[in-house]
Amino acid sequence: MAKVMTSAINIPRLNKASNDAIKHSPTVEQWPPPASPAETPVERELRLETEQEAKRVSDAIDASLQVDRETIRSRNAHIGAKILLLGQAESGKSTILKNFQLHFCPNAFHAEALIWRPVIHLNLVRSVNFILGIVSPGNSGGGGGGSLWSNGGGGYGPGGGAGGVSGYGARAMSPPPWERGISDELKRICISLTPLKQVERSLTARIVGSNVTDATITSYSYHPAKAPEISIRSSDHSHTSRMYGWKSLLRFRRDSMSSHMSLTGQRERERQWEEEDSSNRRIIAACGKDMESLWRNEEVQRKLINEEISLKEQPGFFLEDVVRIADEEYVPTPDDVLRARVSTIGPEEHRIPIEGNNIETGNGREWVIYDVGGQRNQRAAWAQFFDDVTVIIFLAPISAFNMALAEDPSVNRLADSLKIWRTICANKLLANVDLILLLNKIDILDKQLKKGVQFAKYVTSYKDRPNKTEDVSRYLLDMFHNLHKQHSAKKRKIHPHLTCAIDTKATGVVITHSEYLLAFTSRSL
Ligand SMILES: Nc1nc2c(ncn2[C@@H]2O[C@H](COP(=O)(O)OP(=O)(O)OP(=O)(O)O)[C@@H](O)[C@H]2O)c(=O)[nH]1
Ligand SMILES: [Mg+2]
Repeated sequence: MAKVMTSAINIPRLNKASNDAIKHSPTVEQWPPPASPAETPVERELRLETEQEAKRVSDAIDASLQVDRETIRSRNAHIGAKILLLGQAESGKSTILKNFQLHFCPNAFHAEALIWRPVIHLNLVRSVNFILGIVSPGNSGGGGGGSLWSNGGGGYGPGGGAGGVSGYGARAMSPPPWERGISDELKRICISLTPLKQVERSLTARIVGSNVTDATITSYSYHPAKAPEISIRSSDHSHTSRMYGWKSLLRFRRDSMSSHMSLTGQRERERQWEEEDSSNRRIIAACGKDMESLWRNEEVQRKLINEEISLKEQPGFFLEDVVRIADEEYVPTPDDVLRARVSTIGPEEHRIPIEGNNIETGNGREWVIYDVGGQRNQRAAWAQFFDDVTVIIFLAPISAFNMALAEDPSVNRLADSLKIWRTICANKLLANVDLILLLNKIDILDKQLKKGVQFAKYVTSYKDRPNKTEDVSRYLLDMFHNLHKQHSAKKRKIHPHLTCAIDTKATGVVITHSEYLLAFTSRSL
């Protein structure tokens, strides 16, 4: 008798315990039951009735198992089925990928948590160095060009251009913060946090690679009014790198960096990294209290409000948890990993094996997910996946209605998302592909609207409709729906969700939906 499998999708099935009970019942094991040698007519009739009933039950079980087998077969058909994540930069593609990894490979995800520590530390110290930059009055109003902390080409100050990792702190055009009109306490904090500039340089070299090119620097430049950006170049632009977990992502980078080195040289580099890592962690731990004091400082908060900088809503913001994260023995939680920000450069193929040791948990199966960079200069690489993909998960960060693209300040991010969506819908190669549409960052949209940011000011067609999350998201959903209807190469249903990709529970629905589509779409059968 076939085994009954568990399944994440909602299909009718027998539960394993009851099936095992049936399997081990004497009626089933000794079928048909032997006739008694001295059977009376009444006993015979009773036996026949029993046999008939048992056969009826057995047939029903077999029919049910047949349904299960079919379902399992169709589910297994997603081996080879591929998911492509699309959307502009910072839309949440890599975050959705992390959700898939956490869902299907929780053990590996937890085991690799430490890999994310330098990234989270870098996110943290960049936020701190950003604040140290804006505390300097020379930054106000006109950008970071003349700031102590700027790199001459823009800097961390609001209104300035893109800030690279190198150079800031090097050219003082104006006196440092502690020589200006700030309190003695803030001066003390600023001075005590100066070692974090070196930590940032060291972590960036470790994560981005010491062979940082101009192209890479551009890619981790960031919008001046936001927290800084970092990126990992996964491979040569023209190729897709294959990843089995994040560990391999970092290992790949290291390998490519050190391919020209001898084995001894690579070991020496590793040893240096480990030493630097310990030293960075010690410095971060020593600065923990002052980082917290900086963040809670009233002068700092006032300055941020005056400059209209909302750091809290920026990707990779960890200052609220600074005490926990600065601890020398800090191990990132899954939530931290989901909130960590690294921009993707170059397409990546991620194979996510489904953990488990027997067929019931899907041993041997894997998800193939393509994650791509969303910046404009990355989008040409998307098309190579179009003729080979089963499901596209398209992410539109709907909180970005009042933001411009980092790579082109003249383009509104919502308009950009709508434009990409229209192009994807209209693409003939994708006519048979299932589209899951995620209107993402609903949590930030909600906060913005509650803060009083008027949606209609940026999307004038919204007119005088209520400035509420529910109404705004419904309106946006209609916009995306209509574009699909007008431009889709073929009539099809789209599968929309309002999401907060850093909320693992809520994102579970999207994963189940993807499973369902991969199991039941005609393409994957
Ligand atoms: N608050 C909030 N943050 C989110 C949400 N989705 C993603 N983020 C954060 O936004 C940042 C950017 O997300 P990513 O997944 O790196 O964006 P991406 O689309 O992969 O960006 P590129 O790789 O540059 O194309 C990360 O720090 C995430 O933690 C969300 O729904 N709510
Ligand atoms: Mg990404």
